[in-house]
Amino acid sequence: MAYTRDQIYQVLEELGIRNWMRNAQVMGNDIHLDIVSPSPAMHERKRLEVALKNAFKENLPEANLKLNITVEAEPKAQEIKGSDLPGVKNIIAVASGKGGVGKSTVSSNLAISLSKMGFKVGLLDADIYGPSMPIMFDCEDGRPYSVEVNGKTKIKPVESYGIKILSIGFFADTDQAIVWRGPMAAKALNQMIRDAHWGDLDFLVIDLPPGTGDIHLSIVQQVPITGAVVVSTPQNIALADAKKGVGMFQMEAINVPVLGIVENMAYFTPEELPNNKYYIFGQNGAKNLADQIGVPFLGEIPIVQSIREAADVGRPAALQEDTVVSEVYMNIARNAVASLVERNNTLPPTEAVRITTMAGCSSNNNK
Ligand SMILES: Nc1ncnc2c1ncn2[C@@H]1O[C@H](COP(=O)(O)OP(=O)(O)OP(=O)(O)O)[C@@H](O)[C@H]1O
Repeated sequence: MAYTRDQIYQVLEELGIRNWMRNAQVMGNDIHLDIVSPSPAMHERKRLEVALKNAFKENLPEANLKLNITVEAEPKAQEIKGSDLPGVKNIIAVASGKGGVGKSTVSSNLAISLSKMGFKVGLLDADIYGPSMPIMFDCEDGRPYSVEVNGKTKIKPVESYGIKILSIGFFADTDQAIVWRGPMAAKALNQMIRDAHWGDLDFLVIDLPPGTGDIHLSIVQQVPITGAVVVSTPQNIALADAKKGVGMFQMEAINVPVLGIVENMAYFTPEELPNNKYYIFGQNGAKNLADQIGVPFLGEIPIVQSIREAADVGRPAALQEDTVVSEVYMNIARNAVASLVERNNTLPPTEAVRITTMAGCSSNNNK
Protein backbone atom coordinates (compact mmCIF):
# COMPACT_ATOMS: atom_id res chain seq x y z
CA MET A 1 0.00 0.00 0.00
CA ALA A 2 1.41 3.38 -1.01
CA TYR A 3 1.20 6.10 1.57
CA THR A 4 0.10 9.62 0.65
CA ARG A 5 2.06 12.84 1.00
CA ASP A 6 -0.53 14.06 3.50
CA GLN A 7 0.32 11.13 5.77
CA ILE A 8 3.98 12.07 5.52
CA TYR A 9 3.23 15.72 6.30
CA GLN A 10 1.23 14.63 9.32
CA VAL A 11 4.14 12.67 10.77
CA LEU A 12 6.43 15.67 10.26
CA GLU A 13 3.81 17.98 11.71
CA GLU A 14 3.63 15.88 14.86
CA LEU A 15 7.41 16.05 15.21
CA GLY A 16 7.18 19.83 14.77
CA ILE A 17 9.53 19.78 11.77
CA ARG A 18 7.13 20.16 8.85
CA ASN A 19 9.00 23.25 7.61
CA TRP A 20 12.33 21.39 7.59
CA MET A 21 11.10 19.20 4.71
CA ARG A 22 12.45 20.10 1.29
CA ASN A 23 11.19 17.18 -0.77
CA ALA A 24 9.08 14.03 -0.38
CA GLN A 25 8.65 11.35 -3.04
CA VAL A 26 6.53 8.21 -2.67
CA MET A 27 7.41 5.25 -4.89
CA GLY A 28 5.49 2.20 -3.80
CA ASN A 29 6.57 1.53 -0.25
CA ASP A 30 9.67 3.67 -0.64
CA ILE A 31 9.47 7.16 0.82
CA HIS A 32 12.33 9.46 -0.19
CA LEU A 33 12.51 12.33 2.22
CA ASP A 34 14.87 15.33 2.09
CA ILE A 35 15.13 17.14 5.40
CA VAL A 36 17.19 20.22 6.17
CA SER A 37 18.46 20.42 9.73
CA PRO A 38 19.11 23.88 11.17
CA SER A 39 21.87 22.47 13.37
CA PRO A 40 25.30 21.56 11.97
CA ALA A 41 26.08 19.36 15.01
CA MET A 42 26.41 15.74 14.03
CA HIS A 43 24.85 14.40 17.24
CA GLU A 44 21.77 16.56 16.71
CA ARG A 45 21.35 15.28 13.18
CA LYS A 46 21.69 11.74 14.53
CA ARG A 47 18.94 12.49 17.06
CA LEU A 48 16.75 13.85 14.28
CA GLU A 49 17.37 10.75 12.19
CA VAL A 50 16.40 8.44 15.06
CA ALA A 51 13.26 10.47 15.85
CA LEU A 52 12.17 10.41 12.18
CA LYS A 53 12.78 6.67 11.80
CA ASN A 54 10.84 5.89 14.96
CA ALA A 55 7.94 8.15 14.00
CA PHE A 56 7.65 6.61 10.53
CA LYS A 57 7.89 3.09 11.93
CA GLU A 58 5.07 3.83 14.32
CA ASN A 59 2.75 5.75 12.01
CA LEU A 60 3.55 4.33 8.57
CA PRO A 61 4.86 0.87 9.47
CA GLU A 62 5.14 -0.45 5.94
CA ALA A 63 7.12 2.48 4.64
CA ASN A 64 10.70 1.96 3.57
CA LEU A 65 12.15 5.33 4.57
CA LYS A 66 15.06 6.72 2.52
CA LEU A 67 16.22 9.69 4.50
CA ASN A 68 18.53 12.44 3.36
CA ILE A 69 19.39 14.98 6.06
CA THR A 70 21.44 18.01 5.07
CA VAL A 71 22.43 21.12 6.97
CA GLU A 72 21.29 24.62 6.17
CA ALA A 73 23.04 27.55 7.79
CA GLU A 74 20.51 29.78 9.51
CA PRO A 75 20.55 33.18 7.81
CA LYS A 76 19.62 34.77 11.14
CA ALA A 77 22.79 33.42 12.68
CA GLN A 78 24.85 35.17 10.06
CA GLU A 79 23.05 38.45 10.50
CA ILE A 80 23.91 38.85 14.15
CA LYS A 81 27.57 38.10 13.70
CA GLY A 82 30.38 40.37 12.69
CA SER A 83 32.84 39.57 9.96
CA ASP A 84 35.63 37.06 10.43
CA LEU A 85 38.76 38.18 12.18
CA PRO A 86 41.49 38.24 9.56
CA GLY A 87 44.00 35.46 10.13
CA VAL A 88 42.01 33.81 12.95
CA LYS A 89 40.60 30.46 11.89
CA ASN A 90 38.62 29.38 14.95
CA ILE A 91 37.25 31.23 17.92
CA ILE A 92 36.42 29.16 21.00
CA ALA A 93 34.51 30.91 23.77
CA VAL A 94 34.87 29.41 27.25
CA ALA A 95 31.87 30.15 29.44
CA SER A 96 30.31 29.12 32.72
CA GLY A 97 26.96 29.90 34.18
CA LYS A 98 28.22 30.27 37.72
CA GLY A 99 31.31 32.15 38.88
CA GLY A 100 34.31 30.45 40.44
CA VAL A 101 33.84 27.05 38.81
CA GLY A 102 37.27 27.17 37.16
CA LYS A 103 36.44 28.67 33.77
CA SER A 104 39.63 30.78 33.57
CA THR A 105 41.76 27.84 34.69
CA VAL A 106 40.21 25.71 31.95
CA SER A 107 40.71 28.51 29.37
CA SER A 108 44.39 28.91 30.19
CA ASN A 109 45.08 25.18 30.18
CA LEU A 110 43.06 24.65 27.02
CA ALA A 111 45.14 27.33 25.29
CA ILE A 112 48.38 25.66 26.44
CA SER A 113 47.23 22.17 25.42
CA LEU A 114 46.19 23.38 21.96
CA SER A 115 49.60 25.01 21.61
CA LYS A 116 51.30 21.76 22.67
CA MET A 117 49.34 20.03 19.90
CA GLY A 118 51.11 22.30 17.42
CA PHE A 119 48.43 24.94 16.87
CA LYS A 120 48.96 28.70 16.92
CA VAL A 121 46.91 30.02 19.80
CA GLY A 122 45.72 33.38 21.10
CA LEU A 123 43.88 34.05 24.34
CA LEU A 124 41.53 36.92 25.01
CA ASP A 125 40.71 37.52 28.65
CA ALA A 126 37.21 38.96 28.36
CA ASP A 127 36.51 38.45 32.05
CA ILE A 128 36.30 42.17 32.72
CA TYR A 129 35.03 41.62 36.27
CA GLY A 130 38.10 39.64 37.27
CA PRO A 131 40.81 39.44 34.61
CA SER A 132 43.12 36.64 35.71
CA MET A 133 45.22 35.79 32.66
CA PRO A 134 48.07 38.23 33.46
CA ILE A 135 48.63 36.32 36.74
CA MET A 136 47.97 32.86 35.30
CA PHE A 137 50.53 33.49 32.54
CA ASP A 138 53.02 35.34 34.72
CA CYS A 139 52.91 38.45 32.59
CA GLU A 140 51.37 41.00 34.93
CA ASP A 141 53.96 43.55 33.87
CA GLY A 142 53.31 42.90 30.21
CA ARG A 143 52.23 45.92 28.21
CA PRO A 144 50.71 45.45 24.78
CA TYR A 145 52.32 48.11 22.61
CA SER A 146 51.12 49.47 19.31
CA VAL A 147 52.46 48.38 15.95
CA GLU A 148 51.86 49.65 12.43
CA VAL A 149 50.23 47.02 10.23
CA ASN A 150 49.40 48.04 6.64
CA GLY A 151 49.29 51.67 7.66
CA LYS A 152 46.98 51.01 10.62
CA THR A 153 47.87 51.16 14.28
CA LYS A 154 47.24 47.83 15.97
CA ILE A 155 47.67 46.45 19.50
CA LYS A 156 50.37 43.80 19.76
CA PRO A 157 49.32 41.09 22.24
CA VAL A 158 51.66 40.11 25.05
CA GLU A 159 53.22 36.69 24.48
CA SER A 160 53.75 34.11 27.19
CA TYR A 161 54.52 30.38 26.79
CA GLY A 162 53.92 30.86 23.05
CA ILE A 163 50.35 32.14 23.57
CA LYS A 164 49.36 35.63 22.35
CA ILE A 165 47.40 37.21 25.17
CA LEU A 166 45.23 40.27 25.56
CA SER A 167 43.51 41.10 28.81
CA ILE A 168 41.73 44.12 30.15
CA GLY A 169 44.09 43.62 33.10
CA PHE A 170 46.93 44.98 30.92
CA PHE A 171 45.13 48.27 30.45
CA ALA A 172 43.61 48.93 33.85
CA ASP A 173 44.13 47.95 37.45
CA THR A 174 41.96 45.00 38.38
CA ASP A 175 39.96 47.09 40.84
CA GLN A 176 39.41 49.68 38.13
CA ALA A 177 38.33 47.09 35.58
CA ILE A 178 35.85 45.71 38.03
CA VAL A 179 33.69 48.83 37.96
CA TRP A 180 33.53 48.90 34.18
CA ARG A 181 30.04 48.21 33.06
CA GLY A 182 27.91 47.92 29.97
CA PRO A 183 28.94 49.94 26.94
CA MET A 184 32.34 50.97 28.30
CA ALA A 185 33.44 47.42 28.96
CA ALA A 186 31.95 46.22 25.68
CA LYS A 187 33.78 48.97 23.78
CA ALA A 188 37.11 48.12 25.38
CA LEU A 189 36.63 44.44 24.57
CA ASN A 190 35.61 45.09 20.99
CA GLN A 191 38.70 47.18 20.56
CA MET A 192 40.87 44.39 21.96
CA ILE A 193 39.32 41.92 19.53
CA ARG A 194 39.21 44.11 16.42
CA ASP A 195 42.30 46.27 16.82
CA ALA A 196 44.67 43.53 17.92
CA HIS A 197 47.36 42.26 15.63
CA TRP A 198 46.73 38.57 16.29
CA GLY A 199 48.61 37.43 13.19
CA ASP A 200 47.79 33.92 12.00
CA LEU A 201 45.99 31.90 14.64
CA ASP A 202 44.44 28.45 14.51
CA PHE A 203 42.54 29.20 17.70
CA LEU A 204 41.56 32.28 19.60
CA VAL A 205 40.30 31.19 23.02
CA ILE A 206 38.04 33.74 24.70
CA ASP A 207 37.63 33.54 28.47
CA LEU A 208 34.17 35.04 28.96
CA PRO A 209 32.90 36.56 32.21
CA PRO A 210 30.75 34.21 34.29
CA GLY A 211 27.01 34.17 33.69
CA THR A 212 25.01 35.25 30.69
CA GLY A 213 24.90 38.96 30.05
CA ASP A 214 25.57 41.99 27.91
CA ILE A 215 29.25 41.21 27.41
CA HIS A 216 28.39 37.81 26.00
CA LEU A 217 25.90 39.33 23.60
CA SER A 218 28.35 42.02 22.60
CA ILE A 219 31.04 39.45 21.81
CA VAL A 220 28.82 37.16 19.78
CA GLN A 221 27.85 40.20 17.73
CA GLN A 222 31.46 41.21 17.21
CA VAL A 223 32.90 37.91 16.09
CA PRO A 224 31.57 34.68 14.70
CA ILE A 225 32.37 32.28 17.52
CA THR A 226 33.13 28.89 16.08
CA GLY A 227 32.04 27.06 19.20
CA ALA A 228 31.55 27.39 22.93
CA VAL A 229 32.91 25.30 25.76
CA VAL A 230 30.87 25.43 28.97
CA VAL A 231 32.56 24.69 32.30
CA SER A 232 30.68 23.49 35.37
CA THR A 233 31.32 21.73 38.63
CA PRO A 234 29.08 18.71 39.30
CA GLN A 235 27.13 20.66 41.91
CA ASN A 236 23.41 21.19 41.28
CA ILE A 237 23.42 24.98 41.54
CA ALA A 238 26.38 25.21 39.14
CA LEU A 239 24.67 22.82 36.74
CA ALA A 240 21.48 24.88 36.64
CA ASP A 241 23.54 27.90 35.61
CA ALA A 242 25.59 25.87 33.12
CA LYS A 243 22.34 24.81 31.49
CA LYS A 244 21.38 28.47 31.16
CA GLY A 245 24.79 29.14 29.62
CA VAL A 246 24.29 26.40 27.04
CA GLY A 247 20.78 27.73 26.43
CA MET A 248 22.15 31.19 25.72
CA PHE A 249 24.47 29.91 22.96
CA GLN A 250 21.71 27.78 21.50
CA MET A 251 19.19 30.63 21.34
CA GLU A 252 17.95 31.10 17.80
CA ALA A 253 19.31 34.63 17.57
CA ILE A 254 22.77 33.62 18.81
CA ASN A 255 23.14 30.09 17.47
CA VAL A 256 26.71 29.38 18.51
CA PRO A 257 27.35 25.62 18.45
CA VAL A 258 28.28 24.24 21.87
CA LEU A 259 31.40 22.12 21.47
CA GLY A 260 30.82 20.52 24.83
CA ILE A 261 30.74 20.65 28.60
CA VAL A 262 33.76 20.26 30.88
CA GLU A 263 33.30 18.97 34.42
CA ASN A 264 35.76 20.76 36.68
CA MET A 265 36.49 19.80 40.28
CA ALA A 266 34.95 16.41 39.49
CA TYR A 267 36.51 14.64 42.48
CA PHE A 268 39.36 14.81 44.95
CA THR A 269 42.05 12.20 45.49
CA PRO A 270 44.31 12.71 48.50
CA GLU A 271 47.97 12.05 47.88
CA GLU A 272 48.11 9.47 50.68
CA LEU A 273 45.09 7.57 49.28
CA PRO A 274 45.67 7.67 45.52
CA ASN A 275 42.97 5.08 44.81
CA ASN A 276 40.23 6.94 46.67
CA LYS A 277 37.98 9.41 44.89
CA TYR A 278 35.87 11.82 46.92
CA TYR A 279 33.03 13.40 44.97
CA ILE A 280 32.90 16.61 46.97
CA PHE A 281 30.55 18.49 44.60
CA GLY A 282 28.55 15.43 43.53
CA GLN A 283 29.26 12.74 41.00
CA ASN A 284 28.99 12.99 37.20
CA GLY A 285 26.67 16.00 37.40
CA ALA A 286 28.07 17.79 34.34
CA LYS A 287 28.38 14.53 32.43
CA ASN A 288 24.72 13.75 33.08
CA LEU A 289 23.76 17.29 32.10
CA ALA A 290 25.63 16.93 28.80
CA ASP A 291 23.79 13.66 28.08
CA GLN A 292 20.49 15.15 29.11
CA ILE A 293 20.70 18.21 26.85
CA GLY A 294 22.45 16.42 24.01
CA VAL A 295 25.81 18.20 23.89
CA PRO A 296 29.19 16.43 23.89
CA PHE A 297 30.96 15.79 27.19
CA LEU A 298 34.58 16.88 26.85
CA GLY A 299 35.98 15.40 30.05
CA GLU A 300 36.43 15.75 33.78
CA ILE A 301 39.15 17.50 35.75
CA PRO A 302 39.81 16.45 39.36
CA ILE A 303 40.51 18.88 42.20
CA VAL A 304 44.29 18.95 42.35
CA GLN A 305 46.35 21.25 44.51
CA SER A 306 48.98 21.67 41.81
CA ILE A 307 46.35 23.04 39.40
CA ARG A 308 45.60 25.87 41.81
CA GLU A 309 49.29 26.39 42.64
CA ALA A 310 50.25 26.43 38.96
CA ALA A 311 47.63 29.10 38.28
CA ASP A 312 48.86 31.20 41.19
CA VAL A 313 52.51 31.09 40.19
CA GLY A 314 51.71 31.84 36.58
CA ARG A 315 52.65 28.57 34.96
CA PRO A 316 49.48 26.70 33.82
CA ALA A 317 49.46 23.05 34.90
CA ALA A 318 49.04 21.84 31.31
CA LEU A 319 52.66 22.92 30.72
CA GLN A 320 53.82 19.95 32.80
CA GLU A 321 55.18 17.08 30.73
CA ASP A 322 53.54 13.66 30.97
CA THR A 323 51.74 14.13 34.27
CA VAL A 324 48.22 12.96 35.04
CA VAL A 325 47.09 16.59 35.14
CA SER A 326 48.62 17.57 31.80
CA GLU A 327 47.07 14.45 30.23
CA VAL A 328 43.65 15.39 31.64
CA TYR A 329 43.84 18.81 29.94
CA MET A 330 45.26 17.34 26.74
CA ASN A 331 42.36 14.90 26.59
CA ILE A 332 39.87 17.76 26.93
CA ALA A 333 41.66 19.77 24.22
CA ARG A 334 41.59 16.75 21.90
CA ASN A 335 37.87 16.27 22.48
CA ALA A 336 37.22 19.97 21.91
CA VAL A 337 39.15 19.87 18.62
CA ALA A 338 37.30 16.71 17.58
CA SER A 339 33.99 18.40 18.31
CA LEU A 340 35.08 21.52 16.45
CA VAL A 341 36.34 19.61 13.40
CA GLU A 342 33.02 17.78 13.19
CA ARG A 343 31.17 21.07 13.48
CA ASN A 344 33.32 22.74 10.82
CA ASN A 345 33.01 19.83 8.42
CA THR A 346 29.28 20.42 8.26
CA LEU A 347 29.48 24.11 7.39
CA PRO A 348 29.66 25.62 3.90
CA PRO A 349 33.23 26.01 2.51
CA THR A 350 33.51 29.75 3.13
CA GLU A 351 33.31 29.15 6.85
CA ALA A 352 34.93 25.74 6.90
CA VAL A 353 38.15 25.63 8.83
CA ARG A 354 41.10 23.96 7.30
CA ILE A 355 42.05 21.71 10.16
CA THR A 356 42.66 18.41 8.52
CA THR A 357 44.34 16.50 11.27
CA MET A 358 43.43 15.57 14.77
CA ALA A 359 44.98 15.82 18.18
CA GLY A 360 48.74 15.96 18.36
CA CYS A 361 49.07 17.01 14.74
CA SER A 362 49.13 20.30 12.99
CA SER A 363 46.72 22.37 11.02
CA ASN A 364 47.00 23.17 7.33
CA ASN A 365 48.37 26.46 8.39
CA ASN A 366 51.49 24.80 9.62
CA LYS A 367 52.11 22.75 6.51
N1 LIG B 1 40.63 21.49 39.04
C1 LIG B 1 41.02 22.34 39.96
N2 LIG B 1 41.69 21.92 41.06
C2 LIG B 1 42.07 22.79 42.02
N3 LIG B 1 41.84 24.11 41.99
C3 LIG B 1 41.16 24.59 40.92
C4 LIG B 1 40.74 23.74 39.85
N4 LIG B 1 40.12 24.52 38.92
C5 LIG B 1 40.16 25.78 39.39
N5 LIG B 1 40.78 25.83 40.57
C6 LIG B 1 40.99 27.01 41.44
O1 LIG B 1 39.66 27.51 41.75
C7 LIG B 1 39.66 28.91 41.78
C8 LIG B 1 38.64 29.46 40.78
O2 LIG B 1 39.09 29.15 39.48
P1 LIG B 1 38.94 30.17 38.26
O3 LIG B 1 39.45 31.52 38.62
O4 LIG B 1 39.50 29.50 37.06
O5 LIG B 1 37.36 30.22 38.18
P2 LIG B 1 36.42 31.10 37.24
O6 LIG B 1 35.21 30.26 36.98
O7 LIG B 1 37.15 31.59 36.06
O8 LIG B 1 36.10 32.28 38.20
P3 LIG B 1 35.41 33.70 37.86
O9 LIG B 1 33.97 33.48 38.11
O10 LIG B 1 36.03 34.62 38.84
O11 LIG B 1 35.71 34.05 36.45
C9 LIG B 1 41.08 29.35 41.48
O12 LIG B 1 41.74 29.53 42.70
C10 LIG B 1 41.68 28.15 40.75
O13 LIG B 1 43.09 28.07 40.90
